Amino acid sequence: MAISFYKYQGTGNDFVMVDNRKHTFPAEDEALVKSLCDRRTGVGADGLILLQDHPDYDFEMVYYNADGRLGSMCGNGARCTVRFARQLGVIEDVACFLAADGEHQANVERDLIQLKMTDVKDVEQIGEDYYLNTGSPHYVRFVDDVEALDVYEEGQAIRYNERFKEGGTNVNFVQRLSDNEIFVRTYERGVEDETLSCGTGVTACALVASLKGMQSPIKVKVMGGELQVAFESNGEGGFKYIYLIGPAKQVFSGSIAAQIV
Ligand SMILES: N[C@H](CCC[C@H](N)C(=O)O)C(=O)O
Repeated sequence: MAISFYKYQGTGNDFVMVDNRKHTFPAEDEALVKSLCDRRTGVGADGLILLQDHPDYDFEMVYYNADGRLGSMCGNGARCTVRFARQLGVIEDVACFLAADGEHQANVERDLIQLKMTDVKDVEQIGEDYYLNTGSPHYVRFVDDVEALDVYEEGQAIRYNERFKEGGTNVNFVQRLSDNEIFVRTYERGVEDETLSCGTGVTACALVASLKGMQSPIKVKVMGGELQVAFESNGEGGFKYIYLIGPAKQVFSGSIAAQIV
C-alpha cells in the first residue's frame, strides 16, 4: 500500500500531513506513524496530522507526536492544517474546526494564519516558574540568556521530574528581549528533543510574560522564525481571546510505500 502525504512546516515545526477524508490511513499503527516521522528512515517530522471530515465542522485535525502516540493540541500543526485545508479546497479563508482540545476558529491572511486558541483558566506558579495548559501542558521558565542554554539537558530534567511523570510536560525557556518581544526555545515531549518552534508553548510563554508586566500583542522569536500572540485577561487569573499568528507552508508532497517504513 502506498501512503500519499504532504509535508508542511510552521516556523520550522514540521509535519507529515495526510488527507484522511476517506479514512484510508491506518492511524492505530503507532509504529507506522513513528517511522514516517523518522528523519533518517522515513519522511521526517515533529508530528503527523490527519485531516478528516466532521459532520459539525469544516474539518477535524488529529495530531500524533513523532513517537507515534496520539497527542494533545498542536498550535503550529493547526496552522499548517488550516493551510492544507485551504489548498485542498475544504475551506476558503475562514475555518471552524475540531482539534484535541475542542473547537477552533482560524483566518488565512496571505502568508499568515491567525488561529484562535482555547481559553486558559489558570496559571500555576511553581517556585519562580509557571505551569499552564494551552491545549497542551507547558512548563515555562524565564532565563537571562536563552541562546546559551542546553535546552535538551535542562528540558529533559524538568520533563522527567516526578511531578510530571503522569503524561509529562513540554518545557519552555524564555528570554525577554524588549517591552514587546520574547525569545522562546522549547523541549517537546513526544519528540523528546528541542523543536524549532512550538505554537502552544509560545502561547503559554506570552501569557506568562503578561503576568510579568508585558502587554498583548507579544512578538515571539523562535529558532525557526517569528510568531505573534494576542490575548485578553479574563480578570480571574486566566486568559481569553487568545490568538496565535504566524506562517504555515507546504514544503513538498509525495508518496511512500507503507512496507518501506
Ligand atoms: N508542537 C506543538 C505542540 C505539541 C505538543 C506535544 N509535543 C505534546 O504536548 O505532547 C505546537 O506547536 O503546539
